[in-house]
Amino acid sequence: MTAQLDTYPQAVRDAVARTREVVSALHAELPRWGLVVWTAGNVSQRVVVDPAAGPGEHDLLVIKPSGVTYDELTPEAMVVCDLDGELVDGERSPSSDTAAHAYVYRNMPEVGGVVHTHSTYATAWAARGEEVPCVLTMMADEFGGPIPIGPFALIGDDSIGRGIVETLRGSRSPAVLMRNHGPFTIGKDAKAAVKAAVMCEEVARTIHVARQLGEPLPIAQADVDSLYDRYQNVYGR
Ligand SMILES: O=C(CO)[C@@H](O)[C@@H](O)COP(=O)(O)O
Repeated sequence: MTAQLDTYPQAVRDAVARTREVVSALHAELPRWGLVVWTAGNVSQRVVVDPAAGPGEHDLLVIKPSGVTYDELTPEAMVVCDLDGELVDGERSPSSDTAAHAYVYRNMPEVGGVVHTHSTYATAWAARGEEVPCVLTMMADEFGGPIPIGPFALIGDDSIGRGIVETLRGSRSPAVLMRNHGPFTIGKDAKAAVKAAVMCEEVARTIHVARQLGEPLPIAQADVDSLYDRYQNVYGR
């Protein structure tokens, strides 16, 4: 039996309200950065039930309602689910990718935000099943190496989520290109995952253009490591 939101402590309900505001606002970034057409993308954020205890199996997630265009999204329209993807609060059905988002949260406690788009260049790399090589300093900064390819998986059960986790566990990348489908990104929160989606599309496009002019040059692994360490630990501090 899925507990309804009004059975949760007030502190959780307050955290859900804040998360609805964040997730609703971040959905506007998807069309803003040219990452989606129509409704073909979604953002979620983990709602930690007990911040003092950190992420847990009783956490909730907030995600967009399925099939709703971005100009119609409001905080109130956001849907709340448990980490099994079961509806806890919401007038509409949750995103069709909720199972994938929930699987990531269950299996990667360090992840606080998940994004899925069908952005053109990243999805073109996914269609070909080829990882995006780390040939730009911006890639070393944000991805710490190539953007990996995840397995082909049908929507509707844990298959996509399992493919995301199995691929990203072995990579520094916050983005994975699910073969024949498109990018999924993760982050410490939804904003970080949206940034990863924006940067994933940017480097996929740039490297595609570079490939039209010739073979891009590799970056030595030691330099990739140095760039990644600086960007992740120094940049913007
Ligand atoms: O990729 C797919 C469907 O194949 C979904 O991500 C996309 O249509 C968005 O669906 P939702 O509107 O989030 O349910």
